[in-house]
Amino acid sequence: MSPSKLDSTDSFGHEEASVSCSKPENGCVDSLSIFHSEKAVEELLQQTPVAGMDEHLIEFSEALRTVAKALRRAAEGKASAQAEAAEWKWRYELERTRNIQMEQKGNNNCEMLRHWWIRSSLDNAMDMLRIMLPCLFFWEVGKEQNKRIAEARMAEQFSAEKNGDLDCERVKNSDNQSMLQNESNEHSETGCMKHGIWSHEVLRDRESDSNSNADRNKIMRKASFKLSWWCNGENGDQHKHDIVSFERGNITTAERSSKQISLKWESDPQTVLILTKPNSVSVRILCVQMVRWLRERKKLNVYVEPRVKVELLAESSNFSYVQTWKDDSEISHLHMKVDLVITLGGDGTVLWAASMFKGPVPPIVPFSLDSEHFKDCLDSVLRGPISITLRHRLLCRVVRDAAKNEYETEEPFLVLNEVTIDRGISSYLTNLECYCDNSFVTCVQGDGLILSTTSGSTAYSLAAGGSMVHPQVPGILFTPICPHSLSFRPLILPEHVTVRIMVPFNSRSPAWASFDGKDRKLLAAGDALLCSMAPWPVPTACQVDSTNDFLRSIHDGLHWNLRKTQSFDGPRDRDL
Ligand SMILES: NC(=O)c1ccc[n+]([C@@H]2O[C@H](COP(=O)([O-])OP(=O)(O)OC[C@H]3O[C@@H](n4cnc5c(N)ncnc54)[C@H](O)[C@@H]3O)[C@@H](O)[C@H]2O)c1
Ligand SMILES: Nc1ncnc2c1ncn2[C@@H]1O[C@H](COP(=O)(O)OP(=O)(O)OP(=O)(O)O)[C@@H](O)[C@H]1O
Repeated sequence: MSPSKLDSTDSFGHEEASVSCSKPENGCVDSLSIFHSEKAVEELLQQTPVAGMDEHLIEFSEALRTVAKALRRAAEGKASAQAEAAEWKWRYELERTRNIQMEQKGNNNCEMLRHWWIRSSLDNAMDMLRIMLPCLFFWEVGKEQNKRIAEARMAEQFSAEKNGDLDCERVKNSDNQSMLQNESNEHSETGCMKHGIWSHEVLRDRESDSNSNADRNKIMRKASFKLSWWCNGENGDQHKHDIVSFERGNITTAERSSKQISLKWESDPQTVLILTKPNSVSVRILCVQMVRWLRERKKLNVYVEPRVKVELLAESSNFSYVQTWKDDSEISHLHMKVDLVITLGGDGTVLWAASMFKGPVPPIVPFSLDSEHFKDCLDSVLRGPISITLRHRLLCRVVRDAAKNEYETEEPFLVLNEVTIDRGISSYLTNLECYCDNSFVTCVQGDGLILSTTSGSTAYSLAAGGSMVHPQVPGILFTPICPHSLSFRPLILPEHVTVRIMVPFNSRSPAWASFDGKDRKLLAAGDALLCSMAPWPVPTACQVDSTNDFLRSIHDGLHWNLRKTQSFDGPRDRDL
């Protein structure tokens, strides 16, 4: 019953009049009035027994409503106090971590490397260091130079303003100067970081040094290539940095976000890794044809998974030249040997391929099964240049409640699609506290949350109501799964943030994290998942270019906005 209905019942006058006449104005109760009162009550009871009860019910329900309101306010207060407390706890932890970091300054990089890289072999870490150190050096030098240029420019502007004449030409000249200096910085980064993107080093196969086998004794060289940004449909050989101009307070940018990237081989690719979807006859047939062609016509080294090598040998003993690995630990060296990865299967096979590379990923050429023209296609890929999409991955780390700081994590996961934190087999709502950098975002109460890349935006996130995003838009999608709330819309966060998802201590059940739909990890109360953009994207070869491929995949793969075309006949505007 609505309050307005209760009010209208109240306004019925008859009963009120008969009750009020039983009370004389002076307050004395005589026998006549008692008689009248009794009579009135009798009449009241006989005539409208429910109306009297209604009054009490109304009073009672109003009292209940007041109590309910008070309870709700108390619950809301408690929830916001909990959120505030959680935020303070997080800040406190962050501060504590910073202090520990300050104390252990110098040890952290080693700590990180210990967790991430020196797992498989010292060799691997040395290779990484060899690549990283000069870049860090140039990065620091570049930063310092830019800072000095900016300071000089500010001082110049300040003195010009003070003199009352802002000399635009001079500012422009200093802009040009800084650009020139930036360019010369770039050119000085020989062999390491050209145009802001890594070019592959030519690497020696270390195994061949120790192996006496004649075949393996030869030096395997990785093909080197250069990446450049296409400019207005033309292949501009240089990537121009975005220029932000602050002249006269107007901010203008000459160029925005990433353009179509082109890969040009600087030396011929020599080694190809083929990964195939298991248990598919058509894939197996295509694999046999492709391996033969790559070896016999293109004279390439071919690697396959151990399972596939067994299948190939069952087909013919001629396939003994095909290489594989015995031990999974050898997979961590693959990126140093392989120039190109070919996947035979669907999206899941590309995810599988990406998951094999815990660091840098060689260019991937995905082949669906209807690829009759694989020879033409591979010919043009091997010749180059090819358009590629750099698909960003997320780096996910589980930090246990018992961990001393957030660098003390289990083995991190790299995901190409998404990390999902859900309720697993629990029938309770998941309760997840979400932070973006240091800011509290929200509490997810529902089936869970998806943190997706833009490549993954067309997968699980899409099914949960997230937007589809072009894979070259850098960002992290924050998509709830069945939130029990009317107002929880999905978000897209910028790519530079770290998202922290924590299972609160008062959660009724643990949560489960899964990575590209695999590797489930239990998150108990107090545990957290940290997620940020990984430094190693997955370069995938385009059939046409990033935009064309993206639009075709959502049209053909997902039937996006498929609707019967409206017929020509029928009413028109001019008839109105
Ligand atoms: N409700 C859902 O839509 C749902 C549920 C669970 C997992 N998934 C997705 O499945 C992925 C794992 O794929 P799998 O092949 O190993 O499992 P799978 O064999 O169960 O296939 C899942 C399907 O998702 C498609 N898919 C995967 N990545 C895609 C992408 N980026 N864009 C468009 N479609 C994509 C695949 O083509 C396949 O048809 C997970 O990363 C997750 O995104 C989706
Ligand atoms: N080389 C591999 N080894 C083990 N598992 C693999 C391999 N390649 C693919 N898979 C797994 O096989 C499953 C299916 O792969 P994929 O998505 O390629 O096939 P699909 O579902 O038939 O393709 P589509 O994307 O057209 O639906 C995925 O879960 C994937 O992880």
